[in-house]
Amino acid sequence: MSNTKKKLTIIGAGLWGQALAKLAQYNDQNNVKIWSRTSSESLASVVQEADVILSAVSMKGVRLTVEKLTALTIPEETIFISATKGLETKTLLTPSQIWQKSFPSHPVVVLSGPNLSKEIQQRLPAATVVASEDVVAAAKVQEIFSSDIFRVYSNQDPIGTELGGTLKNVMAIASGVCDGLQLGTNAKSALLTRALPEMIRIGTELGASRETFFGLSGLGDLIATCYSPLSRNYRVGYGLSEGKTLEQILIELGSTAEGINTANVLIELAQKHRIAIPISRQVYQLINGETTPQEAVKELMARDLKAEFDVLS
Ligand SMILES: NC(=O)C1=CN([C@@H]2O[C@H](COP(=O)(O)OP(=O)(O)OC[C@H]3O[C@@H](n4cnc5c(N)ncnc54)[C@H](OP(=O)(O)O)[C@@H]3O)[C@@H](O)[C@H]2O)C=CC1
Ligand SMILES: O=C(CO)COP(=O)(O)O
Repeated sequence: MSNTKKKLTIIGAGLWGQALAKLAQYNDQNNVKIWSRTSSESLASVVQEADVILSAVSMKGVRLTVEKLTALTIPEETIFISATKGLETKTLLTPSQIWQKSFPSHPVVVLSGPNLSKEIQQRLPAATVVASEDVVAAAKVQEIFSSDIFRVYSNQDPIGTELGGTLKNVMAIASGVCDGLQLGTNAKSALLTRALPEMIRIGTELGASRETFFGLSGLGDLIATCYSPLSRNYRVGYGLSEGKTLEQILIELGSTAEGINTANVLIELAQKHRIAIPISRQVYQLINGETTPQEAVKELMARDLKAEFDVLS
């Protein structure tokens, strides 16, 4: 990359947008701007001249953000980065698919990995993945964020990278339930180990590469989120195991927990593609008041016996 500073604009000043801004600023080769809906500057003025535009808005804000930007003139060489972990209701699209469909001539890069924002804010070492079919764009983004506290890998499977981060949020809810009910280490290990093939079944059906799920954005993020009380999705599951209502939990959280919407969208997606999603289905039923944490565990334990590596279930 040239010696001139890269101009990066981050849209979304939530926990993740702020942490990413800090990482990009830590690498002093970048000029970083961060924009939120309450900013005094207009969106048009902050994206003007940006080399790279990163969206860190939650799933419910992606479509609106894309629409605002399509109304502006963004040069075709401007790179979009999507850092959202979610699925869109009704269209069942991933955030990067929304970006790419709306900006077909622009490079779109996914950034996803085991990156709990609080640890990033504390400048603890972490690693992530940037993924794009455009390898040159991915390499540019890799340079923008790489530093001695943040190691950035690249791959060419944006959908797999994105789905790892998205699907593990549902598993983190299940994991919070498992810990909250004090089911023990054997149960937790079984849950996480069975979670991965479930994620792979969904991912490969949607065009992702199986291998990607064994990397940082898949297994890596699954471990981080399912083991950390810093994860908001984990806290949702933990709260449900304590008998709290979802409403109560979300008020206490005061922040985004994408696994809830993702579980709702996944049910439709699994039905459409005929994919077995036993763990995600129990999470769906739990958050929609159709089962209890204890019943959900019973259901999972009572499933038909099968071969461990039966790819379909
Ligand atoms: N926090 C973390 O550790 C990580 C989070 N992520 C992902 O990043 C995304 C954002 O999470 P996070 O920052 O933590 O969430 P927060 O709850 O802290 O912030 C929510 C963000 O979403 C934006 N937003 C919410 N509703 C709308 C809307 N209707 N229109 C436009 N923008 C909206 C907000 O924009 P505004 O600033 O304008 O209010 C804000 O940037 C999620 O998909 C999450 O899964 C990924 C990796 C790590
Ligand atoms: O995606 C994350 C870490 O990689 C953040 O997880 P939560 O959204 O559950 O807090």
